[in-house]
Formats: sequence, structure tokens, C-alpha cells
Amino acid sequence: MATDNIIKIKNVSFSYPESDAPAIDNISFNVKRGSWTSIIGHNGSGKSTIIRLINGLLVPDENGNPSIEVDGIKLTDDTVWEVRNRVGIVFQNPDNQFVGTTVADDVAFGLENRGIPHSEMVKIVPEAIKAVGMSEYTNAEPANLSGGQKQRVAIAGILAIKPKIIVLDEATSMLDPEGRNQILSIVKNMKEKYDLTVISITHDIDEANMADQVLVMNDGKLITQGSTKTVFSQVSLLKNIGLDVPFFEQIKEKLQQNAIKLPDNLDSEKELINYLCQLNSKM
Ligand SMILES: Nc1ncnc2c1ncn2[C@@H]1O[C@H](COP(=O)(O)OP(=O)(O)OP(=O)(O)O)[C@@H](O)[C@H]1O
Repeated sequence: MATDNIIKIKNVSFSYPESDAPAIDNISFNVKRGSWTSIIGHNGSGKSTIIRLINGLLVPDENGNPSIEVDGIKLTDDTVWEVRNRVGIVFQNPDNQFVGTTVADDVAFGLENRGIPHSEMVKIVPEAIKAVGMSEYTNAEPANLSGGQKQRVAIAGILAIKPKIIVLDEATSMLDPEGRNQILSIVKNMKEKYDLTVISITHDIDEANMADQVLVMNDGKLITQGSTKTVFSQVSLLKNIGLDVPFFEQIKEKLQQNAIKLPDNLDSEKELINYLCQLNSKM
């Protein structure tokens, strides 16, 4: 994995015109190339607004000398399309993402928009559809697919334009557990295969736990960030802002509140169970 920062956000604030409070309040963070970042936070905390700022759909407020850099390109009016080509977004509702009458048409749409020659499209489209395991549905109508299949087609459409960054904006929230796991596993495989950088905005704690880095938003502010271990061990902070905490961290906290001292290096449920079994056998 490369180690440079593919996204650099510095001193960024943003207020929607009709609102008094800023939706984003002076945030700074970096995202490493090829990494997985989760953004968590309550409804309205500013998660989607960050993504709209990263792909230039919104422009930061001028105060504080803000800067946004994506893949080494400083985001300005002149570079917005260059940046946008690097960021593919899968949205929450699969039904709002289709424009083609067949799966193949739909996946080809982004390529047509970018003026990719037909001779290249006929190679790229089937490859992208195959990558998400949907080849047998190439000529199907998107409207007739299941929610999980629709999200796979949306991902194929994004893969076709070869982005550097893929954003899942609550992309699994309308799927059942099986559909969700399929999508996450496809994205994970694509990430490794194409050295993609993944940003997932999610309310699902297991999905958030897949990340290398977690960003926690509250009322437009980035209140903590770090590895899953660093962030999810701040149980009280997360609970105070109404967020879920992994079951494992909740159990650890309860044990410690009951004066059961645990070693620092317990990183998984399995390690915790083994430790408690050993403790029990010594009693
Ligand atoms: N188009 C808009 N016009 C005015 N205010 C907006 C607009 N979009 C979002 N907001 C406000 O900006 C704030 C941040 O919204 P945003 O959608 O970024 O939050 P979020 O964390 O993604 O929420 P959710 O989890 O519900 O998707 C909220 O107070 C929201 O009401």
C-alpha cells in the first residue's frame, strides 16, 4: 500500500445559505492512499456534506484559508472535473441511481458522458459488470433487480470510470445483512485489486469497524479520529453523542467498571474470551 495522503482537507468550514449554524465547522483530516476510512456521526452531523465538498459539489466558506487536495490536485474551479473523475460515489437508495434501460446501458452511461470511444466501452463495460458478479444480468432491466443487485450495478458503473476513491454514502443501509455483506466484500476485493481508497459513511458499527481510520462527526465538528481501536475504545464519548459502540468494547468497559483489570493488548472478542477463560481456570 502506498503511504501518501490521497485526500488532504485543511481548515474547511461550510454553511448552507439558508442556515445559521455551519454544517461543517473548521475540520482538517487526511486519508491515506489505498486505505479504508469510515465516517460516523448522528443524522445531520455533516457526513454527506464533507463528501460534497471533496468532490467540488460545494465550495468551502472562505474564512480560515481552507484547502482541499485530492490525488495531488488542489480543488479549484479549474480542477473540479479532474477531481470529480477521481471520486465515485455509491448512494443510499439504489433506485435513484439508474439512468439506463439495461444493466449494460447503465454501466456505460458514465463512460459515454466522458466521451470514451465505443471501441473501449465494449471492453470496459463487461469487465466492470463481471467484477461485481452481475454478468448474467447484463441485459436485465435495473428496475427488476433486488436492492443488493442494484447496488452492485451502481458499483460497476463507478468502477467503469476507474476512480481512485470510492465513497459509500450509506450505500448498504437499505440492504439486508446478506446484501450488505456482499457489497462490502465486493468493495473490499476491488480496493485490493485496484488500490482504491474507500470512504464509507455509515451508521453500521460492523461496517465502520472495517476501516483503517475512523472519523467521528458531531454537529459539523470532527470530534475524534484514529484507528478503530483508538476511536471505539472511547465508549463514553461515543455514547454521549448517541452513537453505537462495538459489543466487544461495551463488554470491556463493563468489566473494567467492575474492577476486572484487562491487559491493553486485547483486540478482539476471541482474545477477550480466551483471557476470561484463563482467568476463570485460575480461580
Ligand atoms: N441542501 C441543504 N440545504 C440546507 N441545509 C442542508 C442541506 N443539506 C444538508 N443540510 C444541513 O446540513 C447539516 C449536515 O447535513 P448532512 O446531510 O451533511 O448530514 P449527515 O451527517 O450526512 O446526515 P445523515 O446521516 O442524516 O445523512 C444538517 O443540519 C442538514 O440539515
